[in-house]
Amino acid sequence: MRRRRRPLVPAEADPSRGIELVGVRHAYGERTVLDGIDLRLTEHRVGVIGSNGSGKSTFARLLNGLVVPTAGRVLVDGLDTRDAVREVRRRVGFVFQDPDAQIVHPTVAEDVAYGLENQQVAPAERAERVAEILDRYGLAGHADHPAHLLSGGQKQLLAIAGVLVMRPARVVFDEPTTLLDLVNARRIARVIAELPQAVVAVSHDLDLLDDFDRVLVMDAGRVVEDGPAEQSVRAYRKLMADR
Ligand SMILES: Nc1ncnc2c1ncn2[C@@H]1O[C@H](COP(=O)(O)OP(=O)(O)OP(=O)(O)O)[C@@H](O)[C@H]1O
Repeated sequence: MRRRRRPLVPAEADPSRGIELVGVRHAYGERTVLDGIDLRLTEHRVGVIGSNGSGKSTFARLLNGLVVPTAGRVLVDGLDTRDAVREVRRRVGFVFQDPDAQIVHPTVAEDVAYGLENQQVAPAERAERVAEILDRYGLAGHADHPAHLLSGGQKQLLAIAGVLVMRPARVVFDEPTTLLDLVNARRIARVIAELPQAVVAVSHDLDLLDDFDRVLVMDAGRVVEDGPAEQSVRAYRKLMADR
């Protein structure tokens, strides 16, 4: 009898499942940096805090398949990041801490258009979507300028625009305000607060996470607190004070 193969992608993804991490462990070589992670993320805004090296970036990267777990599974709307990475990346945008890591094209407009070209969006629609998003983030007047000449705050907005133009249902931010001054950090915080998309944000900037629905505290590769922002920030401060 022929054995049925497990389908690579379920016939239909189920957004109500959110992002699930099931028995996740991750190691770089011999070194385990995340272990025992079992979570389901369905809230609109989830924050992740923790000390340097506790595994936050690795955790964030698991959520859109930039990193595939050494053991266990990460499922986005039921899609396994191991099997369905293209589909997962369409659903989960990722904004890096350093926008220079994300900005690859000479001009602002070309940079934002890049993802849409990859998705083979027709030129007329592409132009419309790029113009609309540049306008939304105050970058319309810079469309033909070299991206590398933008200020740090504008570069972060450009990186966010480049992700949002692809209309992902969820966006992961890895320390989106770390490199910014206070004014720009607040501006990015407002942008994140107003997003209709589900957000997961890793941050050392506790103000950014103030009104998040759920905040995870990571320590030595494990989630040691998981609750409303106020409770988790209190637990994190205590953890750090005891060191
Ligand atoms: N590509 C890699 N190869 C080897 N080790 C890595 C790699 N990326 C991260 N690590 C190590 O894994 C551990 C967790 O790193 P990670 O960047 O996930 O932590 P983090 O909590 O985001 O830290 P930070 O707050 O300093 O950004 C660290 O000890 C780090 O040195």
